[in-house]
Amino acid sequence: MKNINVFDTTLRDGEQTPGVNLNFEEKLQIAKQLERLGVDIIEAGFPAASKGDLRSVKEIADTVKNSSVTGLSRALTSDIDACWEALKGGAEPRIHVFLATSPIHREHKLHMTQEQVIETAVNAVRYAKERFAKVQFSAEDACRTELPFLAEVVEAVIDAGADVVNLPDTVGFIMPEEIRSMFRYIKNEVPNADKAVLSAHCHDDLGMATANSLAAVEGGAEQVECTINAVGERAGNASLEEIAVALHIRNDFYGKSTNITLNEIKRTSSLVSSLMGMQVPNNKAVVGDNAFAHESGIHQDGVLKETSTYEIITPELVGVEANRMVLGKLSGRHAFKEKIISLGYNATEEEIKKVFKSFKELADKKKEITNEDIFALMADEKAGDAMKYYSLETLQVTYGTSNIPTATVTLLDQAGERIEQAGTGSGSVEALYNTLEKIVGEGFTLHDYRIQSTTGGRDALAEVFVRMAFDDTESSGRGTDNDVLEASAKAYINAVNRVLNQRRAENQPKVANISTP
Ligand SMILES: CC(=O)SCCNC(=O)CCNC(=O)[C@H](O)C(C)(C)COP(=O)(O)OP(=O)(O)OC[C@H]1O[C@@H](n2cnc3c(N)ncnc32)[C@H](O)[C@@H]1OP(=O)(O)O
Ligand SMILES: CC(C)C(=O)C(=O)O
Repeated sequence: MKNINVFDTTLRDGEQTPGVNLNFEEKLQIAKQLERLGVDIIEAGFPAASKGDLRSVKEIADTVKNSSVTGLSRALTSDIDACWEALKGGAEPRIHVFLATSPIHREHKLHMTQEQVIETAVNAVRYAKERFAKVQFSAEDACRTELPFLAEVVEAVIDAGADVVNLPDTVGFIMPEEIRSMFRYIKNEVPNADKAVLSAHCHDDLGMATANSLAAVEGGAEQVECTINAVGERAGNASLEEIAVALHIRNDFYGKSTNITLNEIKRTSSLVSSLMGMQVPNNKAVVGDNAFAHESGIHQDGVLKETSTYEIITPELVGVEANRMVLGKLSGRHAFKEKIISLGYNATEEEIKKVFKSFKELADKKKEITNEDIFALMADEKAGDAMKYYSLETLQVTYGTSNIPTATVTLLDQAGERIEQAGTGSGSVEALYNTLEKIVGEGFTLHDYRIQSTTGGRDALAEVFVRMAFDDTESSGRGTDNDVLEASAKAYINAVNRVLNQRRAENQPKVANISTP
C-alpha cells in the first residue's frame, strides 16, 4: 500500500478565504493541531506578503517538529529570501515556489513568453535549491496549460532540482477524467518524472475539488494539497477530511493510505471553524453536524437493525465523540484539564486556572459546555495574551419598538482609566457600535459583522465575528457571550485591540485616540 502525502494549506490558501484573518496565536494553535492530525506538510503562509506572515511562518517552523513546514514564494529572489528567513530554523527547510504557465496567465498577468516562463521557473528553483533541502515548484493554472508545454516546464524544473512538482487546478475548471489523464500524461511523457513527487492542488469552483484530487491520485499524484473544512480562495480548496476519509473508506478502490490520524478530524475541523469564524454547513461531508444523523423512519429502522445499512463512516472514525464526558457546572478541575488536553491544547497550569474560572462562570449560565464552547473560551484566553488597549467594564442597551435604541458603555483603557460614553443607533447593535466608536476614535471602519451560536439550544453562546480596518490595517475580532449584545461589544473591542497590536508590531506611530508604545 502506497502513502499519499497530505499537504495542508489551511494557513495559506485557507487564509485567502474572504473575511478570514488569523492572528499569530491562532495560526500557531492551528499548526499544532495539524501536526497532531498527522499532516505531512503544513503550508504556514506567504512570508514575503508581510512581516506578520514571515513571523508566524517562522514561529510555526521553529515549533512544529513532526510535520514539514513550508511557505509560498513567487519566482522572485526576494520572495525566496523571505522564505529562507522564515524557514531556515525548521527541521527540514522546504519552500513552495510558483509561477503560472497557462496562456491566459502568461499573456495577461505575467507578460511572459513560454521561454521566459521556463527560464524564470528554472532560475527560481535553482536559487531555492541552493538554500532549501526540499523545493516544490507549482505550475500555477497547470490545468489550463498546453500539455506539451506543461511537460517541458515539469522536465526543466525537475532538472533544476525540484523535489515536488505541483499541477494545480487554480480556478477549479478541470473535470475528473481530464485531470486523471493529465497526471498520466506527465508521468508517461516527462522522462525525469520519476525523480520528483507529483502533487495535485484543486479548487472547488465547480464543486469538483475532492473528486479531482482523487482522480489525480488515480493518475499518479503522490501528494494532495487541501484544507480543513475546504476553506480557501473563492469557493475553497479540496477538503482534507473528505480526501483522507475517502482514501480510507474506499481503500479497496484506491489502494492508498495517508498518515492522517482520522479521529483527530472532527476536533481539527471545529478548531478551524471557530478560529476562522466560518461555520461548517450542517450537511458538509464527514464533519457536518448532520453527517451522522438519521432523520427518516426507514433509515432509523435500518440503522437500529444494522448501522452499515445507512452509515458508511462511523462517527468514532473521525473523532465525533459517542459517549462524551459532559462538562457542566458540577465538573471539577481534573475533568476540565483532561478535556483541554484532549482537545490538543498545551496549556500551562496558570492558563488552565484562568480558563477554568471562565468555564465555571459560563457553566452557571449554560447547562452543558461543549467542545465548541471550550474552543471559544480558549480563544478568548489566547486573545488576552496580546496587549489590551481597551476592555469592557459595563454595558447597558435600551431597546423598545417605539424608542430610539440607546447604549451606555464603560471601557477601561490600558492605564485602567474608565471611559464612559452613550450613543444611539437605528438598532441595538448600531447604538452599541456608534458608542464604541465614540470611545476608540473615528478612524475604524466596520466591514463585516456575523453572528452565530456555538451550539444549538436556548442557552447556546452567541459568537460574533467582525472585520474592521483602521487605515490600511485590517483585522478581525471575536466575542462570545450568552448575550448577543455583550458578544457584539467584545468582538468589536477585540478587533480594535488586534488592529492596535498589529500596528504596534509594524511600528506605526499613532492610531486613533491612542499612541502605540
Ligand atoms: C494562486 C494563488 O493562490 S497565488 C497566492 C496568492 N496569495 C496572495 O497573493 C496573498 C499574498 N500577496 C500579497 O501580499 C501581495 O500580493 C504581494 C506582497 C505578494 C505582492 O504585492 P505587490 O508587490 O503589491 O504586487 P501585486 O500583488 O499587486 O501584483 C503581483 C505582482 O507579482 C507578479 N507575479 C504574480 N505571480 C508571480 C510569480 N509566481 N512569480 C513572479 N511574479 C509573480 C505579478 O505579475 C505582479 O507583477 P507586476 O507588478 O510586475 O505586474
Ligand atoms: C500557488 C498555487 C499552488 C495555488 O494556490 C493555486 O494554483 O491555486
